[in-house]
Amino acid sequence: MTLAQLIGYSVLTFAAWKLVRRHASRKANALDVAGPDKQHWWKGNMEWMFVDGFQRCLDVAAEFGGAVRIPVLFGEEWLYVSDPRALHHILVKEQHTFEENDSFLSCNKLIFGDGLISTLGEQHRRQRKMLNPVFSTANMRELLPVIQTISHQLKSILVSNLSSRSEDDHARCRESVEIDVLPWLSRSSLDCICEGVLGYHSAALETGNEDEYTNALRMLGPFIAKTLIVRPIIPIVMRNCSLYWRKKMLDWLTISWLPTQIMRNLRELRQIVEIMDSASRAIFQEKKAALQLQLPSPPLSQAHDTLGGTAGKDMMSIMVRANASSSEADRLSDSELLGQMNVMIFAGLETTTAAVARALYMLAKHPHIQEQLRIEICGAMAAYQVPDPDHSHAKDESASARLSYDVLMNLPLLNAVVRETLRLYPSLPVLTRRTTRSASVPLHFPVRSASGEEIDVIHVAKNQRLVISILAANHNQAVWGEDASEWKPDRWLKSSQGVSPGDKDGVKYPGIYSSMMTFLAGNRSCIGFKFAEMEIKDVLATLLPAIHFALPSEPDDNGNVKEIHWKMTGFHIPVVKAPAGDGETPHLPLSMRLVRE
Ligand code: HEM
Repeated sequence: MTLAQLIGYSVLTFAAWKLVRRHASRKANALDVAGPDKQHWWKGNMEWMFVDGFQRCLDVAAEFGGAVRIPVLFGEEWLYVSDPRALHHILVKEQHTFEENDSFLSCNKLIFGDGLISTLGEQHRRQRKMLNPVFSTANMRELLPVIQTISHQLKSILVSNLSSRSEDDHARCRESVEIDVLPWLSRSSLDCICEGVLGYHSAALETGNEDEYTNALRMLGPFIAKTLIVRPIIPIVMRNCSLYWRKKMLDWLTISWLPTQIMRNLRELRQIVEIMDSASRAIFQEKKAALQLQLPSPPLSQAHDTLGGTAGKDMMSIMVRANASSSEADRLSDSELLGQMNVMIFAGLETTTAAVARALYMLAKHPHIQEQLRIEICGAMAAYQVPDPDHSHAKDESASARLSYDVLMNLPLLNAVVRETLRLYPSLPVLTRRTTRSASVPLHFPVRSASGEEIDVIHVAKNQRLVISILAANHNQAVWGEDASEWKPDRWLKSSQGVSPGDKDGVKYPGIYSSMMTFLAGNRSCIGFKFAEMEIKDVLATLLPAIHFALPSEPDDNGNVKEIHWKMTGFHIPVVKAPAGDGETPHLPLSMRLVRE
């Protein structure tokens, strides 16, 4: 036998042995809980549920309950969870037993460095301790004027788009114009997060364009999604190869003459990460230098000074200052602070864009509620409008029409519309976790075992994958009522009459935001939820008094009316259905006209 044959046989024997072991371990650790039949012999139900599977994700939970066995790739099974007690156990009580996956953490570390979404255990706890106060209500109050300036710019752009197409004022009020709002909402979110979180004046709305850095930030999410296929090998490489070999492998993988699409995507992602990294470093150095010079925080009115767009009131500046004055034991390293910058942008950009887009779409679909909301906002503007003495944030004629933080955050119908939209259409519908040891998951609502018995606890082996279904939890009829899947903002208005939505005889979800799971629960819940809520509310409060939104109704040149479909591909993305659209490209065409005085 030649050496080559010997190596070949050894490799085959090893692979066969691994397969047999894997099969035996899967059998021994099979999930004893009911679930849907397998849809494909090797893909299982992966595509069936998680590629544009909004309705399936709900149907499966409605049919099998709050814990369901889902067959996925190559015979693996995942536990799909939406039961309230199970989610409390997984996310709050036993969080260290149910952690983020290796591949998620390793990829995040490569892309973002040592930010919150790349760390575990004590390091993650230390980072949260430092960062939680940065997102306090007091800091949000300080930031609102920055967000308001951006919302006003967005409004001015949309209004001028409407005006430029009509001859006179009278016609302007009558005529509806169809505009794809998605690119504008995306730029507005980008500006909000760059200015509010980084103190970086991105000016994506102002210029209608993006510089290299902001373009990289916007493209990051889509390119991460396009390269998900290489994710499973990253932890193996990170564990087994030195930094030198990791770099070498990356150089080989992204070599310019490799022609496949996945290689092109990897090359693009590498470039995006390099641009993001060097720009973030420059911004970070500026903030540190400002701190060392002990520059006082000038008033917000002096925007866009040396400290960046928010005059040192941005989250990063606050973070750098808080870190410098904290004890040695709590202090974060420069690489940890830098990691947070990139993470915030990634975590806050597409999530908030999707939420604002969905809220506008729902209001377009429900003109009656849109009108009631407009009346509420205009009434508050008339009663509580805060003067903007120096008009420093003014970029349009109505820049002084601003509400204070407390008024904006407490408008009942605005609150109800935002909550109901975030509940029904969570920007991140499903997340995954993995067990670090064998464990039990208790249930509030019993389910059926694989053999049909009623069970209220499920045993899971070490390394079991779980899917946290935020979507199914937020639609659970046993908790939210029979109309759980209907968009009814007024369910939130009843809370003033002692009815708490999402609390059925004391059974509720552990979510940090009105007991819905949209921003998750526990130590890894969304740190930026107050920022997101403020931004969504401010955009709506600024646009609605000026612009009326409706669904497209005019046929195009081929006689087709645009019908919008929300595709669930990790995020919810609006696309235009065929034949009027391609069903793929993100678009949100809405018919708009100026509000009649
Ligand atoms: C509607 C908007 C948003 C939604 C629905 C949302 C939702 C979520 C969810 C579900 C998680 C948990 C992810 C996981 O465990 O894998 C999360 C984490 C996170 N979010 Fe948000 N988010 C939003 C906006 C924002 C904004 C505006 C920021 C920053 C300014 C932000 C920063 C973060 C960070 C840093 C984490 C990681 C927290 C940790 O691991 O400790 N998010 N978000």
